Amino acid sequence: MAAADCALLSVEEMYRADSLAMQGGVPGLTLMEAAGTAIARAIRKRWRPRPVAVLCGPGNNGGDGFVVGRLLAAEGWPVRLGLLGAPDALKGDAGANAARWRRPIQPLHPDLLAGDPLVVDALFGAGLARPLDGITRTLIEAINARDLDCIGVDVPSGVHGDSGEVLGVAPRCRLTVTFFRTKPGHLLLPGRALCGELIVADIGIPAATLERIRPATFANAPALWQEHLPRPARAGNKYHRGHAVVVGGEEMTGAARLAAEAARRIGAGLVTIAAAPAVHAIYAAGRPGTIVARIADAKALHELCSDPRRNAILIGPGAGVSAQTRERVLMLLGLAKPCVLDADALTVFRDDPESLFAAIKAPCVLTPHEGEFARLFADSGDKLARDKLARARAAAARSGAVVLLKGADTVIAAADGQAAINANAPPTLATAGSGDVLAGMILGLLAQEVPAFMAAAAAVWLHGQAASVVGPGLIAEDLIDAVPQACAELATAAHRDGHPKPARHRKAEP
Ligand SMILES: NC(=O)C1=CN([C@@H]2O[C@H](COP(=O)(O)OP(=O)(O)OC[C@H]3O[C@@H](n4cnc5c(N)ncnc54)[C@H](O)[C@@H]3O)[C@@H](O)[C@H]2O)[C@@H](O)CC1
Ligand SMILES: Nc1ncnc2c1ncn2[C@@H]1O[C@H](COP(=O)(O)OP(=O)(O)O)[C@@H](O)[C@H]1O
Ligand SMILES: [K+]
Repeated sequence: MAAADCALLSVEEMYRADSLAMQGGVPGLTLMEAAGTAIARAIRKRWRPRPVAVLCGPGNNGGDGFVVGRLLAAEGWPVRLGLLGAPDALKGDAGANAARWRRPIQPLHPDLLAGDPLVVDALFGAGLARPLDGITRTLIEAINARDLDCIGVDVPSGVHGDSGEVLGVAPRCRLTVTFFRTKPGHLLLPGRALCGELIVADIGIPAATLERIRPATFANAPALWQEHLPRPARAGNKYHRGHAVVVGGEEMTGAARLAAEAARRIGAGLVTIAAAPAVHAIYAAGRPGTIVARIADAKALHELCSDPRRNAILIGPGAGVSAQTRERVLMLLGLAKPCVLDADALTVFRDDPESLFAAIKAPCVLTPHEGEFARLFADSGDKLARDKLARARAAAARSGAVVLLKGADTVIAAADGQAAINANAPPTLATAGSGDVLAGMILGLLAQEVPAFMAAAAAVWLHGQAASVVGPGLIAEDLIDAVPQACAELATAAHRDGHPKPARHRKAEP
């Protein structure tokens, strides 16, 4: 699997892919036939013949619906078909497929759902332009209220392909069949939850069209970052694997300990917690493999982190919302080393985020949850309010950092426009300290010289994988212990997919 296989296409990019394929000689009618065929096949594989209601919209999504109806009816399935608008208003390929449908075309009406049929939702796909209302809304509300088996054509109608947001209303589908490549709206919430099972059907659009489109959005999968992951050199020593520093807080000492241990588990050669004298004993009583340095003041912290062997820094978990944290963040950013800023290190800039952004010169990963994001990027614009991908991208461009906007659909965005959407995180991750573990995992990868965007994306995926390894009952500490198995599964997956991890060695330390 290559990165192009996990590319996600925006609605606009998908239209480009369609038109490039057509310019390349694949007729639109052939694409539509392939789309309808893939949907009919997916339905036949999952359901026995039963009454079907195909709900068609006025565009090509509706055209796909006519193909599905024709193919299922030809095999003896009882198919009722309803259309929004007049049949003679259908244009192009949709019009051609309506003409091939020899049975009655009914106007959209709740009676189409009588007897609880299987529903094919071919109302709107990529062309969705405004919130659903009127009869389409009524029908979709009935599908949801009666929990009918519904199949989304391309997307559940009402879900925006770019953002996953629901315009008005959208059906809860059992299955969604999309074409050529996944769209961001299939992975972002609430869209993802409405898709049910997602199938990506090959409809004959050549993969080479992606070379022209150059998509910058990806599903967060190993193919995206695997080649950037480190592998311990056979004759390497611990300094070859980086030396990470976690700035320890004085109140919430658990956070830095979780982060430090996670950084070690993911392969950092050494990890030091910088601890104030008052709390040194607490840190020193933690796991013995973590180094604890006594740091009396800012000058001592500066000295510790200036050491060229110490090559990646995390500040924020348990740091405290204080002037001291703010000053330390700015001082550490001044060292121009790869940094992770989490939690309090973000909140302390709520009154003056520009001063933070101005200080970011080296690779830096900001890891806000929605609350912290709102504090730093409050003015990223109302129009982006519900579009998580666009918000994370705008924040990355504005700050110059990699922005990792957390949640069940974490988005990782880089200042150059690259972005990844993560979908492997189970909800058991919503537990205190799991964010600290994630910050430590990113830190550990930065210390091993993984580029910031790749480090953030890989850590998010491995964090989700580790949570799945643990299963129910997860607490943050368990995640750390599950990192080795998550990494081992990654290596197995790589081998299976024919991409053994290439060795990538850090240059030797002094
Ligand atoms: N272009 C192609 O080559 C292919 C397109 N395919 C299908 O074509 C779809 C895109 O087709 P279209 O671009 O025609 O778009 P749609 O079929 O999604 O919808 C466009 C039509 O719906 C109207 N509309 C949008 N929002 C509305 C609302 N809320 N209420 C009422 N009317 C509304 C628009 O004015 C327009 O008439 C894809 O989702 C996919 O299902 C597939 O057949 C594969 C090939
Ligand atoms: N419902 C959810 N499903 C999947 N992952 C989640 C969910 N809620 C939170 N997470 C993940 O759990 C972590 C929580 O981090 P954070 O909010 O910083 O909490 P804490 O500071 O307590 O560690 C993040 O990685 C986030 O993406
Ligand atoms: K649809």
